[in-house]
Amino acid sequence: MTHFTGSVAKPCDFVLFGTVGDLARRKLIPSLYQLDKAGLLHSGTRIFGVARREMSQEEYQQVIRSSLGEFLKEEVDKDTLTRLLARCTYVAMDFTQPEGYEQFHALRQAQPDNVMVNYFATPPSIYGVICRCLKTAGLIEPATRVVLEKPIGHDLESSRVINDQVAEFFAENQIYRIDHYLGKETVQNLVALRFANSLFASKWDNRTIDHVQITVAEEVGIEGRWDYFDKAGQMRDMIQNHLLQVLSLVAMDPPVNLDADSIRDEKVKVLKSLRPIDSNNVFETAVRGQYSAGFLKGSPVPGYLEEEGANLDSDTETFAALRVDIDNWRWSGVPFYLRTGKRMPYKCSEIVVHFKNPPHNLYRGSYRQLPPNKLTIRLQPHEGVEIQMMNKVPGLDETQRLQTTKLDLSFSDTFKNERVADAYERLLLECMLGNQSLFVRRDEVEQAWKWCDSILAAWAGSHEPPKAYPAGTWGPVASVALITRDGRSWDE
Ligand SMILES: NC(=O)C1=CN([C@@H]2O[C@H](COP(=O)(O)OP(=O)(O)OC[C@H]3O[C@@H](n4cnc5c(N)ncnc54)[C@H](OP(=O)(O)O)[C@@H]3O)[C@@H](O)[C@H]2O)C=CC1
Ligand SMILES: O=C1O[C@H](COP(=O)(O)O)[C@@H](O)[C@H](O)[C@H]1O
Repeated sequence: MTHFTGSVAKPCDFVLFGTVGDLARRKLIPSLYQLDKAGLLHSGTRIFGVARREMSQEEYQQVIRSSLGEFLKEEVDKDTLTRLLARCTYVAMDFTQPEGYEQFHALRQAQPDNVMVNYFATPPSIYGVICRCLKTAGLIEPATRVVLEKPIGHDLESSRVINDQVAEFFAENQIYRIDHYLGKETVQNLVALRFANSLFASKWDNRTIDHVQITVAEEVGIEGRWDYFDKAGQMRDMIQNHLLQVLSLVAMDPPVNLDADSIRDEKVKVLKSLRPIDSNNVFETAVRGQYSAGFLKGSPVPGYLEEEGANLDSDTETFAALRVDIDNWRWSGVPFYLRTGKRMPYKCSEIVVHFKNPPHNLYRGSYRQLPPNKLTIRLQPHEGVEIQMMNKVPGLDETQRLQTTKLDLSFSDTFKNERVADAYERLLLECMLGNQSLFVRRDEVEQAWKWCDSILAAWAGSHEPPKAYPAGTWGPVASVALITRDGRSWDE
């Protein structure tokens, strides 16, 4: 067993709805394995894998083995696997039919005090019916939890419908809405970086910061997910959730403590302060793009409209860049530039905080303008924190020569003996522990939809198709214009 320093949750009955689906096989089963390996699952915790198809227990065990074989990034430890398999039971049922849920009464009788954590790795359209069936079967107690995968709806109205359906049976403190970016180590470190270092705490506003850039570049295309992605687009798939969550953590005021609601209260205030983008300002503040055929790392890749299952008329965006203004005291006059896209040159998620120049330039003989200090928070890959600063080059020269240098804190070098857990490991552990701080509250989801809906409506109303960019590039030229118009440029 590897060492652990975390808390072990009380015994749970973890019910994995959609246990043979892509998400379960790719992420959830490997994460449960890692938690078991780290000794973070209580010996009394049981896992019930649920899906529609008929399967024997042996066949289900084979699903678990093959998921680990395919998606675990290390060799499978035999003892952990034996322990994990012993916890797992497969239950076949149609989630939409109440009868199937009766099976849980007998299953739960053996350990009736286990907290039931229901993870919905299913289409969101059936979240409501699953909740209703759980209720009808008498399976909801005050401690019972539900974990909802994204996307919660495709706009404000549909997200309200889903949230209402779930709220009919579960109180907000029983609902855990996943945004896997919140489970990433580096995203959690943002809070530590900001609030455990006075160096940054006192410099985090419009007096010192010029602007902030948040880039989430993906190398992947849509990976056979045309049906899902074409209805979503990059705005719904990435900005409405991951990028706005990251932005909220960068921009929020200090929470009174680290409790779930204290943090979420501050995040939602940021979302409420976002200046609306609508038909009046969409052309200056938002650019959408769609990849055409191009090259990635030297190999040809198809365009979005040539992907498997593509509809040739699609004007779904695979890239979006936005200038976001936060209309509050702290951030007035500090734009946040967001950009995210599929089929960009390489995978890279980072936040770059650009500081203002000193009020007076003593080095104007050499520098008409001093290069700015920059704080780069590398979310993935090569996780770490970097500060760009000016230094004097050693030497006896008559005029002082300066050079931009970097203080680079690489997590892999600094925390050599620590394994970086996958985001889902952290999130599964937290929902078993009953800690909601890394989950998204209803008002956050809805506020984010409200803001995104306005942009989507403005794009739809403009009747302008997304701008093409060749796969393997940083997006359409218009996204460069978006920032150069303000006298700034994207960090490459
Ligand atoms: N895949 C991913 O990487 C990500 C997925 N998500 C979200 O996670 C959720 C699941 O996605 P994904 O795993 O890709 O989906 P899949 O379609 O691959 O899997 C869905 C699962 O749900 C089961 N299922 C669906 N309807 C029923 C039903 N009526 N009764 C019983 N079982 C049912 C299926 O079982 P069976 O095959 O037996 O019918 C299957 O196990 C979605 O909300 C998605 O948006 C979010 C982020 C990433
Ligand atoms: O939720 C999603 O996230 C992934 C990107 O996640 P990452 O952890 O690899 O950065 C994205 O590819 C997918 O389209 C989206 O649904």
